[in-house]
Amino acid sequence: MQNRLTIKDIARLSGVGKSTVSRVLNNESGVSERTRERVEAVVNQHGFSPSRSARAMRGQSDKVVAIIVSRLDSLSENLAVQTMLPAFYEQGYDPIMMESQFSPDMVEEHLHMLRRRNIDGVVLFGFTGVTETLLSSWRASLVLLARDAKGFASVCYDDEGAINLLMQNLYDQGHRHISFIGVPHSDITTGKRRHEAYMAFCERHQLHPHFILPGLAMKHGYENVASVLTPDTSALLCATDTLALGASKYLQEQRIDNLQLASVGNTPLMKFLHPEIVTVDPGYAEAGRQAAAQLIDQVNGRTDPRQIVIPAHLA
Ligand SMILES: O=P(O)(O)OC[C@H]1O[C@H](O[C@H]2O[C@H](CO)[C@@H](O)[C@H](O)[C@H]2O)[C@H](O)[C@@H](O)[C@@H]1O
Repeated sequence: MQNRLTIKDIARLSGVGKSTVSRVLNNESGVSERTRERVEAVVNQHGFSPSRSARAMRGQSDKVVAIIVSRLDSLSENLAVQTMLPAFYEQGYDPIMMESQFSPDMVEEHLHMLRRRNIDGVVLFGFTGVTETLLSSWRASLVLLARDAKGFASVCYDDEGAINLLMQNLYDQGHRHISFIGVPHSDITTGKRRHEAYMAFCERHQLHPHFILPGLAMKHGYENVASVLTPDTSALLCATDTLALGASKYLQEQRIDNLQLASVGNTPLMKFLHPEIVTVDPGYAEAGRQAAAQLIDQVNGRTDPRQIVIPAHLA
């Protein structure tokens, strides 16, 4: 019976309209929980696989992957997605984009929906709270980006390496009073690892650390930079380009122009607005290429899950 039914049949069997079925299948809002359950029960009972059948009817590709970003407005994630998309297109995959907003519940919902739609594989930008248990049924067809998890394929950045490169560069320039703006330790990679690398460098070189860990947003850089500046501060290291953009706006407004800024990112926006800032490129573009290649190989049974770490380099 699989795929013989149409959306019209599902609507009739569920006692709802076609547009309601479509909303349920696309995981859209505006459907009551009871109705959603009724439609899903009929879909499951008949093994209905809408997206593949719909695509087949339109004569389109039957190879589909999903990319779940954490934020659609993330500069760094977009750089990875930009190299991922052509790699998927080249191999005949249609990528669909989704957003998690750092919510494990949303990831769970998305994966549930993707499973129902028989998606071939998923690239998931991981974060704190996305556990092996949550992902367990996707082991063979999922690549984590920016985070790793036991038994899963992953492409990660070298957070410690990126901070060491920047600190060493600043130190070699003669800076001995380097402040740091970062992200809370609940964020293991951008937060904890980058901050700990800053602290370890300070300890090795007997520098006095001055830091604050407000968060990822540009306004966090803007609003908090003043609190880490001392009369001696000569350089400011930001854990991300976005934080550095916020900090530099504040510094410009205050006409403070004797600080050397440094940040992790090397995003085109930063390079355009502030070519004078020292940046490290964590390898976002390369991560996107590697994640797509890994997923394609994996879903075609050509490789087991691999854990890849992209080396950082001074830009
Ligand atoms: O300001 P952005 O351009 O968005 O860059 C900030 C950092 O974003 C990424 O880290 C964050 O998202 C990861 C998922 O992609 C998540 O694992 C991590 O915990 C978040 O901090 C990126 O990985 C970092 O390199 C960027 O600095």
